[in-house]
Amino acid sequence: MNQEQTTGRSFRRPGRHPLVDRTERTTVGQTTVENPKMSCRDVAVYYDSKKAISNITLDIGYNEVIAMIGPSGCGKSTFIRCLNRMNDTIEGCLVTGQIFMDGKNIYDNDVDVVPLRAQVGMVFQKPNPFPKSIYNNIAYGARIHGFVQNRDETDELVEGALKNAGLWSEVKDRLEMPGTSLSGGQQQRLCIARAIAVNPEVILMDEPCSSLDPIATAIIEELIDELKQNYTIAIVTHSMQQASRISQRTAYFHQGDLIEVGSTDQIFLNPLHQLTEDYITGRFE
Ligand SMILES: Nc1ncnc2c1ncn2[C@@H]1O[C@H](COP(=O)(O)OP(=O)(O)OP(=O)(O)O)[C@@H](O)[C@H]1O
Repeated sequence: MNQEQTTGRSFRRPGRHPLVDRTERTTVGQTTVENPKMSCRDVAVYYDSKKAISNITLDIGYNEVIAMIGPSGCGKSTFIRCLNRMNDTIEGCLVTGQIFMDGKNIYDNDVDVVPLRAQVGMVFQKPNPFPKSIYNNIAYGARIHGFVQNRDETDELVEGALKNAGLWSEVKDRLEMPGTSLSGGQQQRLCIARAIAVNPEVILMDEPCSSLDPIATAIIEELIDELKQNYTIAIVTHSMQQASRISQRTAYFHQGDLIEVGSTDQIFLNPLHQLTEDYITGRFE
């Protein structure tokens, strides 16, 4: 008797697990990790009365790159904006559930969002340097957060952040030029340097390469690979190739639900849920 006859379920291919039904929206895969940097429990977000994401339970491990993928409008950006309370800035937006960082709920009343947003930095889809010099793009936040007291300390911090973002050699002779005078890819690395300068532990990236050409994209991807040694990174991407190149874990979202989480290899080679398989095989975008 073969496996199909014993279980009464149909298998797609010999040796493959049966896929979870399309209609089942409970998250499948490994949502928890042994030593989480951040832990989300039953997170839901409403824009006025409209629920955008629901029941998201997911751990993000120390020094991992986790990719958020899924069709347009499925809630990827909404979810990562919960991780540093950026949604608080949107009128009518309500976040429910719990999000812990190192065991502390970042939605507790006693949490100050200003240092939180330095600890959990964010890089956006379009590079958005301040209308300031390259130097002051980096120095500004560090001064506000009190990380530097004098010019020597500031010089050192600016150089360190630009080196960590792989930009120093390209800009060291023009630090007083406007940040906006750089190319798109350089501007995005400047924004990454700006996030690094305020000593983050987690960096959120919302489609950071979507406005960049393939060469600038490859440079940012290499940078992300280096940054994961020191930071935890959650990245939203529309590119499955990018997710598979840079992330260790992948979370697949669909219509506001977290459908599946797993190692990136498993998600792309052996998904458990029918909806994940439909997406990665291009059945819908
Ligand atoms: N500021 C907002 N006000 C009202 N609704 C919003 C707002 N931001 C997002 N939404 C809605 O929430 C849902 C999820 O949107 P979100 O931008 O998080 O999805 P996404 O997966 O990141 O999409 P995309 O890949 O297109 O960027 C969508 O229905 C969207 O219209």
